[in-house]
Amino acid sequence: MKIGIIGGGSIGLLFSCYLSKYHEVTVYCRTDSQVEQINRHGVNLKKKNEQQNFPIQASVSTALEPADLYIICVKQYHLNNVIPVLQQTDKNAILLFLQNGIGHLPELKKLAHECILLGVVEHGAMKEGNTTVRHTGQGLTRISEYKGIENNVHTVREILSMEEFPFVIEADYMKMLENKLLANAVINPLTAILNIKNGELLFNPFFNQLFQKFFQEVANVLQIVDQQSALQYLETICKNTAENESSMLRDIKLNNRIEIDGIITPLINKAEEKNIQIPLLYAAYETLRGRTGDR
Ligand SMILES: NC(=O)C1=CN([C@@H]2O[C@H](COP(=O)(O)OP(=O)(O)OC[C@H]3O[C@@H](n4cnc5c(N)ncnc54)[C@H](OP(=O)(O)O)[C@@H]3O)[C@@H](O)[C@H]2O)C=CC1
Ligand SMILES: CC(C)(CO)C(=O)C(=O)O
Repeated sequence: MKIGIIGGGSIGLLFSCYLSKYHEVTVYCRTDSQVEQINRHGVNLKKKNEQQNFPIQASVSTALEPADLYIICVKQYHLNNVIPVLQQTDKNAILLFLQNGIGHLPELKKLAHECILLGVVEHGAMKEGNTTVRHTGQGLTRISEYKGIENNVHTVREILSMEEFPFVIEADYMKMLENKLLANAVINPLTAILNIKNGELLFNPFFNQLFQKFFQEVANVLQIVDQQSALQYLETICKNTAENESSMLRDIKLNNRIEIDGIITPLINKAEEKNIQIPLLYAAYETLRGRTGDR
């Protein structure tokens, strides 16, 4: 399959390496310097103590070569620059969006493509320079059909999935996104504000109280019916990633823009629509905005 990967960040480089084992992959980057470095040195994939080099082709994202599938691996707030370029591509090409949160959904209406898929990434990845990515957590990628011809999602899964990099299908894209959103909306802002690793939300009794109250608000907004299972699911994530820093805490430390508008803003909008009280979510939003401004 001919695959275009948009974004040479942590997820874009991770997907480029694994998928280039069986497919013709081009990674589309924002800068000429990253394109030049990847074309010259390939991409290094680090996992535990192993390292493998993949000779991947790179190009700038201002014009995309024809492909069967484009996987969009930029952050939600980068999409305003990427959508116009995607609009120029063949409408028969399949698009797969991998952003966290639900802030990207309104953007999809601007695309006339016949098949649009959404994905949730449960791997951990960290870019270590323009040509190196570390696979920090082995997981899987869930994909679901947002718009399209029946069975396209099955075909994509069959073609992409491999033992060491699995893809699974979810029937309901909104449920899939909301499950991940629940985790990101509770764990990310709390760990970012408190400056703690994910595990502290369980192990510190005071932070755990806050975690439970925060969970309650977010679960109410998302109208989660089985809240006990949902809370257990979040506790399992905190346990499994106890030693990790959430992506929001990492972004704050690196002075990067945070994904607040894809994760917290849509929940605030939903709560206001439904008249649900969310004092903790407002406090988190204002604290994070106050700390990071518009970046
Ligand atoms: N990293 C992880 O472990 C996980 C990430 N995710 C989600 O995946 C998405 C991507 O995250 P991640 O890879 O970590 O983010 P990164 O910040 O590492 O990567 C984003 C990349 O997009 C590039 N980019 C921005 N604008 C453009 C453009 N116009 N054309 C081409 N490339 C562009 C950036 O380039 P430049 O650096 O030059 O600005 C950067 O390399 C996010 O929504 C995140 O929440 C989900 C699960 C896990
Ligand atoms: C699940 C979680 C919260 C793990 O850190 C994550 O996806 C993130 O940090 O963005």
